[in-house]
Amino acid sequence: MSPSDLDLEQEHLTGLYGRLDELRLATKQRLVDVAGQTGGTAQARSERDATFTEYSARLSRLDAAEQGLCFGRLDLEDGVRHYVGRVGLPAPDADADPLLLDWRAPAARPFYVATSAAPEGVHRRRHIATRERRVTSLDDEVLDGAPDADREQLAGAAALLAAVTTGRTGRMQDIVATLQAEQDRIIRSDAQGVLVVQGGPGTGKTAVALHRAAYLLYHSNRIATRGVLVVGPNAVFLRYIGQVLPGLGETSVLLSTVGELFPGVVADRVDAPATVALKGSRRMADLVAAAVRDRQAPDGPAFDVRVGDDVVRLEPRFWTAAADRARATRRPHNQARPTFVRLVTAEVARQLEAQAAGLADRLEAEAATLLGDTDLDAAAAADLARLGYDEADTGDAYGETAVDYRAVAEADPNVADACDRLWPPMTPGRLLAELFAHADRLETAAAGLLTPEEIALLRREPGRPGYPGGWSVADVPLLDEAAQRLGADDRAARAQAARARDEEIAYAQGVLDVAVGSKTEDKEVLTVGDLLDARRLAERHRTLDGRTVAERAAVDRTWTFGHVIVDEAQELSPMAWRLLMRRCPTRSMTLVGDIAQTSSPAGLRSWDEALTPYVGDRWRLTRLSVNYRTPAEIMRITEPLLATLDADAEPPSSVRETGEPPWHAEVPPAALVSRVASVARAELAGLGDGRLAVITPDALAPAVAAALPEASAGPEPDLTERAVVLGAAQSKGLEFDVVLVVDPAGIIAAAPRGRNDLYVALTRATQRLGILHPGELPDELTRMPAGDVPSAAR
Ligand SMILES: Nc1ncnc2c1ncn2[C@@H]1O[C@H](COP(=O)(O)OP(=O)(O)OP(=O)(O)O)[C@@H](O)[C@H]1O
Repeated sequence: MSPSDLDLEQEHLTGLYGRLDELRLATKQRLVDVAGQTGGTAQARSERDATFTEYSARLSRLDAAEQGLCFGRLDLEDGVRHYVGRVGLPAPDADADPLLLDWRAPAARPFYVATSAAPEGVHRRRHIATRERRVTSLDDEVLDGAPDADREQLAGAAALLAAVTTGRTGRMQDIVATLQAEQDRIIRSDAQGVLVVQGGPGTGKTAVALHRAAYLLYHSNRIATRGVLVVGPNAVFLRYIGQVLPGLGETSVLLSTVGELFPGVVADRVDAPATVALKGSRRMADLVAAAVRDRQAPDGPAFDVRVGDDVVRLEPRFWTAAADRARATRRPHNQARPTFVRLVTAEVARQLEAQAAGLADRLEAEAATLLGDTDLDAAAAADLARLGYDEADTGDAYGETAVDYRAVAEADPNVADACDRLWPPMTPGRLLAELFAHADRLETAAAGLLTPEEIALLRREPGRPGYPGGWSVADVPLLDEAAQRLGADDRAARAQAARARDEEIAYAQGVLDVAVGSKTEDKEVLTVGDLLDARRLAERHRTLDGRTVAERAAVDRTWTFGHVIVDEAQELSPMAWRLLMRRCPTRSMTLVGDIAQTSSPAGLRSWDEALTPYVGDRWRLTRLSVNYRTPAEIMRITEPLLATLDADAEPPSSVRETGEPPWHAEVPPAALVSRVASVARAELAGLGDGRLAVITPDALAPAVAAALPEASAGPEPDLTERAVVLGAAQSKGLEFDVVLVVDPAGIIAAAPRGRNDLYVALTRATQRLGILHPGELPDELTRMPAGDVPSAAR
């Protein structure tokens, strides 16, 4: 590449940054203008709010484009030239071609998919590497129609290899500059329906899923309005991928684990694997339904309710019938409850009235006996006439003062107690906590569904520390199921929202009073009080609260998303799928994963298993076949292990060799931990800027962490530290320059799907892998040569 080429590109890039700065400034100015506008019709206000949100999003996108603004150039055969970058930059002249194409625009597509064999009208593709606002290197490919066997599928091979070999940082980077054709096809595929992306380790599933989110948000208003939910396996993983979408300028994405999808619940309790598997099974939906049903008008003897001086009797046949009527509304438990309560209060009122009428009849009969056969009404009229009243003046005093028995019944605390006993208002937490804590409740609800051993797995003792606040990740889909069955008992939330609204209005009224009070005599000066009333001012405060779609969705269990992406989708249980399907009624979903890496005891063995109940066979499967992370030398030693996990699995082909085969060393058990620490230190000394992970069986991790205090460890290690110690399942989805796997046989033995965990652990390295084992290697690794064992391991 001649220096003049670099200079020319630098000049062009400087021009693009100049345009970026102009657009940022103009967008900021528009934001300030919109925020300053007040008054107008309701429609004008709502348009203004929409404009405010739109300009805020635009500004975020422009800000995010600062790093790596432009990374590519396409020279087309017809002489047209396009630059491709993170955002589109329109020319100042609206009729002119854009100065920079957004990577998601259709015209940018050939940058990713054109090959020598199928150039798609492209003569030359140029990758432009930049740092800050400087061009650092250029890499050209001339697509001349001549197939070039080996590297045929790789677009921009040099830029790609540079990207995959640079040191890791503990944070995933976007790959927008070097996306490959098979990845691009997935990213741009139709948003409708369920798309499953199956791919081995390192094939870019996570990267592709995140870029797809950005692509869909760019192209679909519907999706942008409802937001995208990205579900990942744990908080550490979400932090690892957390920068990718903001880096692409997208803020309408909620990243969450399944355990975080029930607002207000912190899932920090740990269940045993067998309990996780059971709680994930589809039968739990029936258990929750039965548990709700059991709380509605349960069997029991008739009982008396004291109402003032009276006593009424409630019979089981009455409340059973009332419950049937309430259930016939087909509403969830809490919403059917008012029907039940109305029937009970009506029955109480009926009995009270009957008792009172019985008393009145008795009194009347006694009076009649006293007065002989006199007509009481006629006698009363005669008495009134004697006192000078016209009969027309006299109302029906008895009717006006008649007791409203319904109101009496409704207001009586004992009647309310009886209703609570027969059809209690329920929260999901209370339902499940009481279900798991009471053997008799659990046994009744589980009859015909669970074995006694399974029931024992669910039992919790009441009063244990953390109970009933302690929920596990596996409990979250159950809570969600319960919430669905119970219906929101949102009276408290609504009352609180109403109070908050009143407070806002009172505050706004205060603002107005101050403004109006200080009004000058000058008729030309309008104060805020002239333009807004308190309610509108309060509403204005609310709509401009600046929350993104993701922030609003995060606190609302009933939010439905425009698109749902699930990473490591193989880990989700059938109950978790039910929860996610509720969040996505349109079934516009992208699921990425690898069945061979399933480690959860409740996880999937096939995609059909998860999807058939919701979409039948109407889902698309696509595969990724190239491993961008793990060097070929490492992938080769994992092949026998993969064959035991899935005999039909095709291992992905690695995009590169490092010339450095993995090594392994047997270490006396007593020396294992100290030897691991020595090897880790030796590796760190030669690692430069990169990252190292020590991956061990879960039980060994604390001892290794104690011997290597410079490493970050524990349930939520900081991946930006130079070294981390992880349990095998924790390493899912992550990657490091150097990985030391400790005691592979121990990893296999430690979990029901321990072989899958070992496969994950062995495929995390981008450069070097070493294995330290206290005994024999597991069978699947025995054919592995010892390799170049570092002296610290001997
Ligand atoms: N086209 C690409 N250009 C540059 N880097 C890429 C490309 N595709 C993937 N990578 C890199 O390869 C690595 C693996 O990608 P990613 O984590 O998305 O794979 P994965 O399929 O989710 O892996 P696993 O299932 O093992 O967790 C990442 O560092 C990613 O940035």
